[in-house]
Amino acid sequence: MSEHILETQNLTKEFKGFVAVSNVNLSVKTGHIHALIGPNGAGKSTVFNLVTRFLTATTGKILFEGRDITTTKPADIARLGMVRSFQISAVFPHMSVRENVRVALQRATGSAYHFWKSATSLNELNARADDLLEQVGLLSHADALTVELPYGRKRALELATTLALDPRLMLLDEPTQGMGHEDVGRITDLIRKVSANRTILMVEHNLSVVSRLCDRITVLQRGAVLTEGNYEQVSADPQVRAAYLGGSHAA
Ligand SMILES: Nc1ncnc2c1ncn2[C@@H]1O[C@H](COP(=O)(O)OP(=O)(O)OP(=O)(O)O)[C@@H](O)[C@H]1O
Repeated sequence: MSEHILETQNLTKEFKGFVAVSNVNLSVKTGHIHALIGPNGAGKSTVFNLVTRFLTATTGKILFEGRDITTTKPADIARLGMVRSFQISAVFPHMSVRENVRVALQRATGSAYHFWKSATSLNELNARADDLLEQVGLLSHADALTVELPYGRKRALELATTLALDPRLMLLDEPTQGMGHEDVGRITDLIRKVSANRTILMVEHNLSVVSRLCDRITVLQRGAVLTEGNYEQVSADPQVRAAYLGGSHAA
């Protein structure tokens, strides 16, 4: 097993001459929950889009478990074990909660539809779906229509559909965005729970969530790494305080 599941080397992205991400060297340690933070416009989303290959780097390299994925297609990256949740893994509103997880599981196996037609495999699929729903606390909502779920529960379902792909590295894009206090607490606990035996890289504005969950934090500012460390270290760093006070975001 690689010590670092994900590494970027001098990752740079320019948009028509504007450098949004500049020479970012990121090392995400296997088994860690790692956060990318920084004021608005710091380049967090761009880094996320680069490593999941929704954007192509202008220069630099991306390594997943030591393997160069700089030019690998997003779907192939998911197949390798790096899966992005939330903003991408949309759920189908008019399917039941269980059906959504089943679809994700079917997608994960990549099997033809016919494979699932046998009674044994269908039962197995249902059992696995229910197991995932149990993990995210949604088993009692399995038959509900997804559109009827409250917001926080929908996000929990998205987490279940991501877990269906059994990623070794899970990327969470602002998992608590738009949530009330109670849901933030619930999803934070959930992330901790599902982080067992996997690595998580998350962009998160809520610093109390970051402080509760993350082993390591990379702070970005104006497209570059400002500093890195654990929560205590980065929160005590005067440069970080200045970046947040100077930025438009007061997270
Ligand atoms: N497609 C694009 N074309 C041009 N500029 C872009 C593009 N995407 C991002 N940028 C610019 O790159 C910089 C970094 O943006 P990015 O969205 O990565 O920051 P962020 O840290 O995720 O910000 P936020 O916290 O507001 O989501 C910003 O100045 C943004 O305007």
